[in-house]
Amino acid sequence: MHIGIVGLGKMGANMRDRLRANGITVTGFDRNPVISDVNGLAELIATLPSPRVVWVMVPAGVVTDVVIAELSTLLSAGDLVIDGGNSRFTDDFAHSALLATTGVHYIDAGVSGGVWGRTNGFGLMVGGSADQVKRAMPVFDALRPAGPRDESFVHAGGVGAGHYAKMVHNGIEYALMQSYAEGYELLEKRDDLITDVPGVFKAWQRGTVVRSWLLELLVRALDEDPDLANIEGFVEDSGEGRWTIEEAISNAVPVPTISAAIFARFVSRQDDSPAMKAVAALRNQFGGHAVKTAD
Ligand SMILES: O=C(CO)[C@H](O)[C@H](O)COP(=O)(O)O
Repeated sequence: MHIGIVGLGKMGANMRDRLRANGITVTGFDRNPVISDVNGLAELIATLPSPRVVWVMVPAGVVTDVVIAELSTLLSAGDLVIDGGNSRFTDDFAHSALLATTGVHYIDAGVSGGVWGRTNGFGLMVGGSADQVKRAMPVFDALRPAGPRDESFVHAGGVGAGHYAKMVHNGIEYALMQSYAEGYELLEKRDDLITDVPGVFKAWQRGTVVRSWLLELLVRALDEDPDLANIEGFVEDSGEGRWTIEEAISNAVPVPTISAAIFARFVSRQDDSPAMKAVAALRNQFGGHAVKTAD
């Protein structure tokens, strides 16, 4: 099988390597000519055998919109586009509808595994029609870890279901990370009592109820920098957590833990919270409680 990949960033380049290592021929296109196999999207499409399969691995939102729009002018009836980026599931409906106008098929694929996926394999959750998912199965099998398919791959439903599942996956990811992080702060706070914080996390890796890959990654981070002295407490987000909460609100599903995790990220970006200034001012107004004044 020979497929095209559009976007050879951290994820796309690793996927190209893993696919090639597992017997799939891959031609990759990236705007960066140093890493691209071809000079443009049109050349990529011309290189692929018909009916073509093109895996899109570019940032969600406008960049994906532009790539899908361009592909819709270059591809023909019977070709297949797989969006493996972290697109919002609602974008899948528009992308599949646009491609369908020229008879091009569409699958959305949530991909998990990060930069480790090249060697460990990627977890996959896909949405689309059964016949197109079957057609792309050699690609999915090459990307996922060895072992039972249903432990690393799911055909979650129709178009949008793959990215919906990935959105929920990332919401869970936010909450798990936040939970380990709060435990880290509690342990670290009592340095009069706990003398080996990295050692506590290390010892939780085998046999405990809270063992996990995220915990192992925290152990790795603490091995590299035991006090996290070289990292600022500032955390970005790329959208999946916000969409999770928006979806929860739309469906009246309570997600207090995931919500707290994303709001903790927002707090991390503030030097001096206007809201907490207001709370301090109010305590001062009604109770005469002291406020800490700006220098
Ligand atoms: O999908 C991922 C992991 O599963 C990506 O690493 C994603 O960027 C994580 O989300 P955020 O950037 O919002 O923390």
